[in-house]
Amino acid sequence: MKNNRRDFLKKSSLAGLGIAGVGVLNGFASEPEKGPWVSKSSIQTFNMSGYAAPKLETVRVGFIGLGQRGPSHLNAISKIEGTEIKALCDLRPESVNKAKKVLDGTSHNPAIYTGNEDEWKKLCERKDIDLIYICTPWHLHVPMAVFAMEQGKHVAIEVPAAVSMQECWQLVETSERTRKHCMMLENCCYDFFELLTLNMARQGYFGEIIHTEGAYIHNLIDLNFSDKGYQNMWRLRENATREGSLYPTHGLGPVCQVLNINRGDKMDYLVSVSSNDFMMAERAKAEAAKNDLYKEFVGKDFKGNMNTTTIRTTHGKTIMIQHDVTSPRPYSRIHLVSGTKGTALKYPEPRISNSHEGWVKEAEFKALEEKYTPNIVKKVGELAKKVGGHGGMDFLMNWRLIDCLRNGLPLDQDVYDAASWSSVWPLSEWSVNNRSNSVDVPDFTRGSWKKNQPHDIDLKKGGDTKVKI
Ligand SMILES: NC(=O)c1ccc[n+]([C@@H]2O[C@H](COP(=O)([O-])OP(=O)(O)OC[C@H]3O[C@@H](n4cnc5c(N)ncnc54)[C@H](O)[C@@H]3O)[C@@H](O)[C@H]2O)c1
Repeated sequence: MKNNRRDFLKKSSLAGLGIAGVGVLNGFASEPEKGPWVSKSSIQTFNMSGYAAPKLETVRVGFIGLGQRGPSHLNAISKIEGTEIKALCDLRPESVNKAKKVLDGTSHNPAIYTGNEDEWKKLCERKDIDLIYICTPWHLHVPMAVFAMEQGKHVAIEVPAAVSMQECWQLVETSERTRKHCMMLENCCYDFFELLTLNMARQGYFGEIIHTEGAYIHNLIDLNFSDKGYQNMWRLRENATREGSLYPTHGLGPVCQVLNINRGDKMDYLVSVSSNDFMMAERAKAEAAKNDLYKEFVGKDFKGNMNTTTIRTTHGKTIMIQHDVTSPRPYSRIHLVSGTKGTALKYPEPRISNSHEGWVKEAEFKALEEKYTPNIVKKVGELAKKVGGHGGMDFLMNWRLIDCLRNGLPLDQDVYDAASWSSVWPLSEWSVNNRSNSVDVPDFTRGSWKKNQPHDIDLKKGGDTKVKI
């Protein structure tokens, strides 16, 4: 069986992994048994999990990409004490100038970089910046993050961090070599029910976790087809050309934390299946009939509307992740945690159960909330709700990032999380393109997952960073 699989992997196209032709050429050794996308080095040079960079009394921050997403992080950081916003960059002058206005009346007076597509490099080269937020289209995340880390900056990258297996490894290898933090901004890990269920899982409420589910089911078809939404319609272009679970990390991040992925367990292999596209190609034709701008999308081989990916972990747990950004369905990230003693399910509304008889009633739910709310929420939850940003989770994440840097603490999400969670996109793409055959998820930690420790949600250290609102 193993030999068949090895032959199969040798014969199969690797184009979907974004590493066509780079197997040996770019130093990514071809080891068919593990998959040809292992790192050139099977030994970790430096472990970034649990790594604490030197404390920064004041965190000096730069931002690249100030479209729909960047300004929300900018607003959050401007309210956290012990930060200085030094520079803002966006290709489009109107975006960067509008974002700067958010800072009127604050102590922050950042320099502006705009007008051409390489200006961001000047921001990265500044000597007075510690941390760079990268909130640009997906294909720019890794080039920008790698360059920034090479310039000695910590990076916080929007989701997904990388678009190919090669890029995932680039992040890992650069972060280890430069010893700069590379955090993916997976904000859903900081949503209130996700944090509650993470704490319950850690305290054993669910018993042994057997199975989890997550998703990104969000009807973005109008936004994707709007010429006023994503800059130059970059996201529609991704949907028109790429297959698989294009945006896996909102559903995956929280359940990976519940399962201690990269910290006691790891993803072993996955299989993935996609439906056909029944909506986007039609919509492209209809839009092109009214507006020439959409002509480039006519005749494109739009990929499936619904993707379902199933992952098995090394310790025999399963994860199901779905992606659908076109169907007229209510928003859902599912967030199911199913164990030997209990279950939690977030959508359509948060529920908990500890028997087959049904979900616990409101009073018991409240009592569980009271008992299991982690300290990070007790401390900053109410403030986070006031500042806002997806109901407060964005602020919790940004506050925690700054607090860790100011106190010289390891970050909650490290480069191995960024790489492994993002890798589910190119790996699922490969599986879909190969009749749902299984594909190994590489061990980005190269063995250190066995001893890496879960991150701290109880603020055992730190927690003293103040907020001004
Ligand atoms: N975590 C979340 O909840 C969440 C929500 C929305 C978006 N996102 C992520 O945020 C990122 C940005 O998404 P968005 O919705 O803001 O997209 P957007 O198109 O609105 O913004 C991207 C910005 O990047 C700028 N840009 C493009 N090329 C550039 C270059 N060379 N130099 C400098 N700036 C450049 C564009 O001008 C634009 O303003 C994506 O990765 C997306 O997945 C995450």
